[in-house]
Amino acid sequence: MPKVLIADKLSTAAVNIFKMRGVEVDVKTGLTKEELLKIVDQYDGIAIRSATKITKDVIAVAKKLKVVGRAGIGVDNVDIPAATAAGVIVMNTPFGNSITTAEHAIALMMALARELPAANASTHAGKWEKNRFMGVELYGKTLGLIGAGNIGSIVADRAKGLKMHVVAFDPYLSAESAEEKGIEKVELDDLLARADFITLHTPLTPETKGILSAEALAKTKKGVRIINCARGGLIDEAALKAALDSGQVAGAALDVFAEEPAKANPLFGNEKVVCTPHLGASTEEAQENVALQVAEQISDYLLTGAIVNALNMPSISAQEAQLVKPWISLAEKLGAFAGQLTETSIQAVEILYEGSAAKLNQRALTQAALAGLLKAHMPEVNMVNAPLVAKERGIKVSETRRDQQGIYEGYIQIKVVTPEMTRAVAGTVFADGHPRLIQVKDIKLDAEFAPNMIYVTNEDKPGFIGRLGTLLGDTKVNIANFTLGRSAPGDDSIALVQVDGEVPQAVLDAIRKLPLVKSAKALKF
Ligand SMILES: NC(=O)c1ccc[n+]([C@@H]2O[C@H](COP(=O)([O-])OP(=O)(O)OC[C@H]3O[C@@H](n4cnc5c(N)ncnc54)[C@H](O)[C@@H]3O)[C@@H](O)[C@H]2O)c1
Ligand SMILES: O=C(O)[C@H](O)COP(=O)(O)O
Repeated sequence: MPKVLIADKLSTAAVNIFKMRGVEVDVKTGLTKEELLKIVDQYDGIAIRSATKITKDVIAVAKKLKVVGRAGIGVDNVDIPAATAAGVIVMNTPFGNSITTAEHAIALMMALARELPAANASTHAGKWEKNRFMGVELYGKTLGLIGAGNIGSIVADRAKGLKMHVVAFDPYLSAESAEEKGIEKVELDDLLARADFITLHTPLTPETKGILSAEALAKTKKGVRIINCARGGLIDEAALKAALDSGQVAGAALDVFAEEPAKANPLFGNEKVVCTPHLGASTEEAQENVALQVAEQISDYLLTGAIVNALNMPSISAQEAQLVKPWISLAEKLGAFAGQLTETSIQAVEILYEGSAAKLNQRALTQAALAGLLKAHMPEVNMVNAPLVAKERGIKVSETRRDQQGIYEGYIQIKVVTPEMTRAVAGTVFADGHPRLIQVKDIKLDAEFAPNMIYVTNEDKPGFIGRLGTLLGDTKVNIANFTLGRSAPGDDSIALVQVDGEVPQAVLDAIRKLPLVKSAKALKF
């Protein structure tokens, strides 16, 4: 039974889902890094929010870990490259808290416009300072969105309901989509110059870090009000403090901070600043949504192989996972076969998907094929990081789909191009769900994959099979299966021998010395 750790405060809905699905679950929130490092190796999955940091060193000791599920959107607390390198899938729940967060942004905008927190505190203090608080209307004002994705778009929709004019800076927002949403797409400088309110809704990336810098703040309309419900690092906090002090910025409402938990911050204590402790996603509805989703997603992956909302793997539905599983195994084994026969650098990999194989999730199959291929010489490669490793090594990967042409309902062929040669191997999945090797170079054969095999190329002349069988018998290597193939009588031929147990080097050397043998290699699957 897979075991999952819930490391941040999640709705109890998550525990119930895990239990119902047959996943063992521990809830241990508020762990220090040292505490997490001590226990993380027990778990196949971890469910988190924004508090727990899944760093490189956590991943390094989490030997069983297969999936990190973020009950929420931002994954900047997860080292995705490290997870990818370790074959750990990172998932989030990209829509579960968007409405809630957009509503928080609108709430902060209103609080800022009418100084609600200060007025509330003053009233509670019995001061009745009716003349102290003079707000501004939202009606007719320009709202500048930096980032118009899921949350930004909902904010825009609500702001239009308040009769605001919405402009957005988002390089990835198409003109058509902007028009559909009733948003005016603008450049950043234009937005800074025109917006009465600016609200941030981008992820924190190297491009967006400090997008509201001192320089950007200097370009804003005097008296602008700023709302940040996205990520702390988007605003240069020291520059914002200076802009508030100079009156360039009339107010800021912040739910997120450069350092969290924010116990001390240069903006704290400033009455023009409204703060909430990263509450954007904190409603009963959103927390129920994200907890349910993340628990379902983690359970699905651990129990069925289905992948939803992963940031480092293509999606595969549960139904698809069932169908694609034996083909993934085939693709990986074909890759492993070709990889073990390849002793030089690889220039290109061409993968052909024919018939029923062409209708399956091609990205997953290609990732499996690449993983098998590269793992032969780089054991750290896995299905998740294989495309990246191939890219880093300059291996050109191409895929072709073709309708059924041959005798097999479906098959996969992997061609590996090296500076010396091009080697093609192909296989299929039989009705019993077992992958079969059906072609090596141009030679047709029919062989199952086994944990230990000997691959021999030889001249097709009488006497070879007997000598090989005798040698293996004499050296106590038990033959489980023996498959032969040749391009034409008397031509090049190959023998694939399934054996029980590892093949000793001395036996391989002896095979290589047999008459008619051109090469011999031990293969492992
Ligand atoms: N405060 C909270 O509790 C809370 C809750 C949920 C989400 N968030 C955060 O809100 C942010 C937005 O979430 P979302 O679901 O809308 O994400 P999203 O991916 O749907 O949208 C992000 C948008 O930012 C745009 N973008 C990317 N780089 C940009 C750049 N350099 N300049 C301008 N725009 C750029 C993208 O094109 C995209 O449209 C994330 O950082 C997320 O972590 C915070
Ligand atoms: O990215 C998110 O989903 C938000 O920042 C919410 O974070 P939380 O789950 O820690 O409240």
